[in-house]
Amino acid sequence: MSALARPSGVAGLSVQGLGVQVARQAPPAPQAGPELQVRRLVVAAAVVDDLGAPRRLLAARRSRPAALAGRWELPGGKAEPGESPEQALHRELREELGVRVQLGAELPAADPAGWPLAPTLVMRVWWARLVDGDPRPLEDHDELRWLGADAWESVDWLAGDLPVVRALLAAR
Ligand SMILES: Nc1nc2c([nH]c(=O)n2[C@H]2C[C@H](O)[C@@H](COP(=O)(O)OP(=O)(O)OP(=O)(O)O)O2)c(=O)[nH]1
Repeated sequence: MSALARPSGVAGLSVQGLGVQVARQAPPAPQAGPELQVRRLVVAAAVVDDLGAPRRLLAARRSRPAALAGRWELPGGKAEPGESPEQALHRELREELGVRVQLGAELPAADPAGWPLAPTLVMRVWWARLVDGDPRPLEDHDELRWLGADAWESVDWLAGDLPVVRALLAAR
């Protein structure tokens, strides 16, 4: 393969429409180690019946992608550029469940950046309670379930959620 046809990296960059091609003389892209990886922020809510004395926790079963379908998670999603984490969480809960919530305290993680989910994903979690609407699985989920006081660990949580759920149990 010629340098001009390289599929990725600065050396193969082709700017379609501008007739610009940067090739051959460009240095290779640096290899990003884990410490250089940008982590995308996921925000999620531990929606409970009572912020002062939580008994029931709302769990959501993912319907997509296939690799995650059938596993349970806390409702939420990725923060978009320009949104604060809290704004992103309110938007995600409105879009995914059709509800408005009052946010409580954040569940502290060992890493201030949040709970690690994957090399490129980190999650911050807030306690929340419903203030408007009945939660419905409008996007990304095919079932919602209120877990009773003794049942917070009773569903097949995504792997990254297990430490989060245990921390919620310890903190409630
Ligand atoms: N919302 C949420 N996502 C979680 C949890 N645990 C966990 O591993 N994840 C993963 C699943 C996904 O890979 C990622 C969240 O992405 P998402 O698909 O919910 O985000 P999104 O609604 O913004 O959707 P998109 O823009 O990617 O289409 O984080 C969790 O408890 N809640």
